Amino acid sequence: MPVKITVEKEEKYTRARLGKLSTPHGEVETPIFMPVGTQATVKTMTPEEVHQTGGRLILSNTYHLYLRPGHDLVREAGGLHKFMNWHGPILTDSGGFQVFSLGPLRTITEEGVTFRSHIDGSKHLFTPEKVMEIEQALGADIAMAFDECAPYPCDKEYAIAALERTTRWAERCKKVHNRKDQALFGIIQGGVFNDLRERSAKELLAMDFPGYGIGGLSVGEPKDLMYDVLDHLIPLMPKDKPRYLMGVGSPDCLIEGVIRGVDMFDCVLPTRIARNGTVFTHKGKLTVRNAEFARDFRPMDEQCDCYACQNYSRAYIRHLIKADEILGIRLTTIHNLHFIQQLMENIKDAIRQDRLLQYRQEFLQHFNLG
Ligand SMILES: Nc1ccc2nc(N)nc(O)c2c1
Ligand SMILES: [Zn+2]
Repeated sequence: MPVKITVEKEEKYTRARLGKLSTPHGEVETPIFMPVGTQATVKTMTPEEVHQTGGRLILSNTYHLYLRPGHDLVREAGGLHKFMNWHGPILTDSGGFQVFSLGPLRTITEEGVTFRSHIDGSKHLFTPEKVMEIEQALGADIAMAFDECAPYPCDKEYAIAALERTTRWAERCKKVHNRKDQALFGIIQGGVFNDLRERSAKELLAMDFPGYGIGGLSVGEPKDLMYDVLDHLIPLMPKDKPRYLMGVGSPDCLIEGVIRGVDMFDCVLPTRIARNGTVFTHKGKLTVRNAEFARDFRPMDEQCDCYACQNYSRAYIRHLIKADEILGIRLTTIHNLHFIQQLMENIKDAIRQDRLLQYRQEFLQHFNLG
């Protein structure tokens, strides 16, 4: 079994749990937040900096790496770990979401998805078999199955068709996946319809994957709707397998997801807003590039012990960003990754002390969601 979770403690008043996820590239604690490294790099960070900020398991994208530099090249380089010099665990998403978010540039048939490259407009076909070939060449510890992510909103018929195709494609992935040091995770779909979620879960649980992604969420639906889907879905999922809520999320969604029993998360938000000059602080978001910080010589977050907050002021980081100096967005990225990983550490502590609901209250009290 290349990947398995050991639940160490269940929180007394919620569905939250502390676990250890063992993989061929080491063991990590859960709940865990995965920094996104779409093109084999967590943007602006060296692997050492990703580790320093608390990153332990990172995500890369099949769609992007297939288009550039190509999975054959990465295989020749010795696989993704060697290519990007990251020696901890890696998870690759299957492209299910990426090709669907290409919108009109793609067509879906039973065989697979035909799409045009966002780089040069060239035409490509992703089938479950092709995606498995790519993910096995990249060599991540966890490979996600090729699924169809229904958009939000969508009518029930569309969600049913996408769920049924996702199940058939999961079967096809499983049939050709034979890399023994890589775990294939199924992805549960079903939109925001709890009866469809139950059906998708049942069909995929019957295939006995070592872990499961919860797809089709964080696609624009109201947060309360996402939480409602989780409230109904998670009790149907096995306790001894990892639950991975894909594409989530912001600090409040991470806390709410852990409370509902989620083990794994990934989201571009912390690194993406950092490149835009916006950082998370204990009081909420702060856009350090704004003029109000021109002569503000305090750290971005006065309660933060990250490298950026210990050594640089808002004024200096604003100056760098305004001058288009790369160090500026490196410092905001270091801070945001550290902030999110520190949040995960605090969540784990709260689970250990059976006080996760109190922690949610404390955190949301000063973290204004605005
Ligand atoms: N919100 C998301 C993010 C990533 C996804 N990846 C796959 N393969 N499928 C989904 O439904 C996703 C949803
Ligand atoms: Zn900081």
